[in-house]
Amino acid sequence: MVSIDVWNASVDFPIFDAKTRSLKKLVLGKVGGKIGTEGKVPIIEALNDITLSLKEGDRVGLVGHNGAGKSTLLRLLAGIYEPTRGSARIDGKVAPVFDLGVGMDPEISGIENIMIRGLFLGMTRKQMEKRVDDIAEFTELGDYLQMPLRTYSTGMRVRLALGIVTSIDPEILILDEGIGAVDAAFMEKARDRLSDLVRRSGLLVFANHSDEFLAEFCDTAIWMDEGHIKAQGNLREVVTAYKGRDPFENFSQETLRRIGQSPALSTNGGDHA
Ligand SMILES: Nc1ncnc2c1ncn2[C@@H]1O[C@H](COP(=O)(O)OP(=O)(O)OP(=O)(O)O)[C@@H](O)[C@H]1O
Repeated sequence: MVSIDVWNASVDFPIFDAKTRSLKKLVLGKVGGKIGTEGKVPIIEALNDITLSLKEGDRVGLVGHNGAGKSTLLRLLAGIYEPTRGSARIDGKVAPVFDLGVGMDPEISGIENIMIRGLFLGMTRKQMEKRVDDIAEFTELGDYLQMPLRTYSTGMRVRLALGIVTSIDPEILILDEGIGAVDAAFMEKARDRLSDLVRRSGLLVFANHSDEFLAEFCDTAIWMDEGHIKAQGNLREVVTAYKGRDPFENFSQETLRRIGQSPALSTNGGDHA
């Protein structure tokens, strides 16, 4: 069974090259983590006392302002960061997709990159060999797939990366913003593949600002604020609290039904933490 449990976890980043004196003078802005300056080395408290429990079938959207701790939380949930305090337990193989370009080698061909990136995302060589044709067709890159990646345009790289990422069978899928930042026309083509990917995933955590993406792929949400979980629960209620308005208000009845949201937002509150 796939699951992630986090108990009272904090993640600090010590900033060894910062000047404590000037940091002490710093007036904190609206965005960013908390900067502690008590010790000799200033520390950014990116996550503070996080406790959460995710299980198979969960589809969690992660929202919050810049610097609220979303990416740090995703890295903690992926096992990339160890908590500075507290603990985390991850049961299942994690496919972390933080940046579509990560794990790609510019010197090898598109086809070779398909294999390497697939292995990096937890697939076996055999599994990837079976999917190469399908990925190649989706990317529409044709003979370019035999050429080194460095000869590709940015858009071509994105096509390849998206083709690979959407071909895997993840137990735990951790998606950061980047996936939505592709050309709209191509995204339309990738949408079905992305939906299938999410359906195949045991557990999804997805940081995104797009209401459409959140609505399509998630049913619950976590709102991060200054390294804390400010709210957690029903997607629509948490996103409404975060944005100060109901972002799904103007979605058609049909869309709302499809994504499992009721046409009118209930006002009796969710299970906010
Ligand atoms: N490697 C790092 N070293 C130092 N500070 C960091 C590091 N990574 C993140 N931080 C700090 O931790 C806090 C949380 O950052 P994080 O990237 O998790 O936020 P975020 O919610 O993903 O932001 P955004 O929406 O802007 O991507 C910020 O104050 C940031 O400056």
